[in-house]
Amino acid sequence: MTTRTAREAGEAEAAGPSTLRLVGRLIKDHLAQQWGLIALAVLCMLAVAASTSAIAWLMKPAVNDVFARHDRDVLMLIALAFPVAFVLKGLANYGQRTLMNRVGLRVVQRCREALYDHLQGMDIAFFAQQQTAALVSRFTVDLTLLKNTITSGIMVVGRDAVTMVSLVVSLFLLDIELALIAVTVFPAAVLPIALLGKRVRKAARGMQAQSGQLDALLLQVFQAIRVVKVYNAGEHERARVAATVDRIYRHLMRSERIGAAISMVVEILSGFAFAAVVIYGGQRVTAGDLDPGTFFAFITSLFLLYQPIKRIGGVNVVAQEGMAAVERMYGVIDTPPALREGKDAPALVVGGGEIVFDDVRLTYPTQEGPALDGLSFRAPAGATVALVGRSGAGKSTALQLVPRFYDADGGRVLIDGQDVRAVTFRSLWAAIAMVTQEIILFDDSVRANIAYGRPGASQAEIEDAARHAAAHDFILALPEGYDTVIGEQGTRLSGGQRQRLVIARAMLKNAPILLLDEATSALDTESERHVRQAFERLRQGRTCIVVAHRLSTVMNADIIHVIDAGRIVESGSHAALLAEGGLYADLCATDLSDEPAEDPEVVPA
Ligand SMILES: Nc1ncnc2c1ncn2[C@@H]1O[C@H](COP(=O)(O)OP(=O)(O)OP(=O)(O)O)[C@@H](O)[C@H]1O
Repeated sequence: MTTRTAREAGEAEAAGPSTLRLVGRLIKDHLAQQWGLIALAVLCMLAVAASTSAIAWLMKPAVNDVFARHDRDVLMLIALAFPVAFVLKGLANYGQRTLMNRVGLRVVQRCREALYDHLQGMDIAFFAQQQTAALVSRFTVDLTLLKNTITSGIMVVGRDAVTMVSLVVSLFLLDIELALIAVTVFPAAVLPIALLGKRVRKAARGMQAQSGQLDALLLQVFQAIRVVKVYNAGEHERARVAATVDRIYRHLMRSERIGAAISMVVEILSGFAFAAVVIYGGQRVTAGDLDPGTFFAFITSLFLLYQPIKRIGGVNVVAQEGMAAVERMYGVIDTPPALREGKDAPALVVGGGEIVFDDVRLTYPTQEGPALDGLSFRAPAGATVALVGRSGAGKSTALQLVPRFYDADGGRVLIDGQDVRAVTFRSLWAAIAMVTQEIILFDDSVRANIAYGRPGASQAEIEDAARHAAAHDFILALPEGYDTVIGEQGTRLSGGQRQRLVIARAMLKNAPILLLDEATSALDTESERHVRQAFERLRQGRTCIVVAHRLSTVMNADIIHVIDAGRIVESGSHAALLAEGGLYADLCATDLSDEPAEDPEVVPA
């Protein structure tokens, strides 16, 4: 955990691609399609800018004509013009805000979909290296930040930048000398804003990486809560969570401090600009060089200018956070899946479903030695082949090569003569039903869990599959029968019931090839009998490779292969292998329970 955290933090610190490149890519991928909405929003922004400048301009006749010359007609006109300007500003603000929100939310929606599509297509090796919760946080924490950037960031920058330009133009139109004084002070504020931006991005990257860590940690602790409690590891886990929470706090605080610093810089500089304008402008008014109306209109413009500049400075923080999120999103999207379907790959054509392993070799990147080292065997159509061997011998790895969860480094896996690497994933997976060692169920109804095997299956078909899996009776006894929701990973069911549901799902799929990684979890005799019968029925009429841990399973196999260190060391029927007195005989002494026979703890008396 510590090394991982350090690595992730290191990744977070690493400098990413430039903001311009990221923005350009985001625009091309997700913003360009919405140019209509954006154009409308820009129109509204222009209206906000125009009405804001108009409000400042109204100060001129208000002072010169109403206060100095007591002109009642102008007073009435101004009295009318002010509400008109404010109503226009209010409406335009409403328009640009809703439009930009729509754009922002759509972009986030599109990003989430693109990220999901990409992740779903990634291979098993990728998921084996990632923390699930950290991946989930890309969708939640990261993309929420992106939404903030687009909805508030672009909106503020768009509206305020246009307003700022229009007010600066007003300043120059009102009085060039005063305008020059005012605008020489403000550009000085841009420099610290730009410099601090980089640090905000770095803090945001760190915060997002740590949020992913926190999600991963919490998920792990809550899932393992029984172990945490009984091992009295509460304090230990609390310390780990607290350390991550503290790192997030530090990153967030850094961003906040920078945001506050930017605001402070703008504030101080504005003070200097105001002072300079008041001193110089005031002198000109008293000397009769400048009329008071222009002076007041100028000061009002400057006041109105101060807010947008401050907001633009502050928005840099939000923008940098969003950019860090986009950077992390593209980091995932740009990682291509290691296993890909060939271009124009044909669909697998299944006849009997014969499976051949031909000199298959595989070394996991993280392991020293090979997991499979020249594995060759044949599972004839409709036959059951059992793979047995010690723990870590490579049995599960062999099974994973059939649905192409991994690709062999050498050799081939063939189904009815077709290399699994040459056909489409869809057709390959359609031909295979798999029951894994780890029972995977969804927090949904019993019916939905079984129907996963064949979407659109009728109630009669679902019940039929359940009957064959010896599950129908216990399902009917559940509080709401087939509608009972079974909890995360089926926690509201017993181990045997969970297994039978998984078998029913595979039964409903009715695929010609069955891959069975027999669960080692101990079931009581009655439960095991039910599960065994269900497995037997499931095997009928299919080519089956079963990783067997129990003698009762291998007895029914057509042939048994004993695997050791990634290769077959013995093959034959149960009786023949037993008579050989080799590894199989050793394994049988412990009912194929995977432990080396010499282990004194498991050798039967
Ligand atoms: N995803 C993985 N990444 C790296 N190494 C792996 C991975 N999966 C398995 N291994 C390694 O490959 C070897 C074979 O593992 P495999 O799971 O195939 O054994 P097995 O015979 O099925 O064992 P068991 O009966 O205990 O499940 C082991 O040394 C294991 O540590």
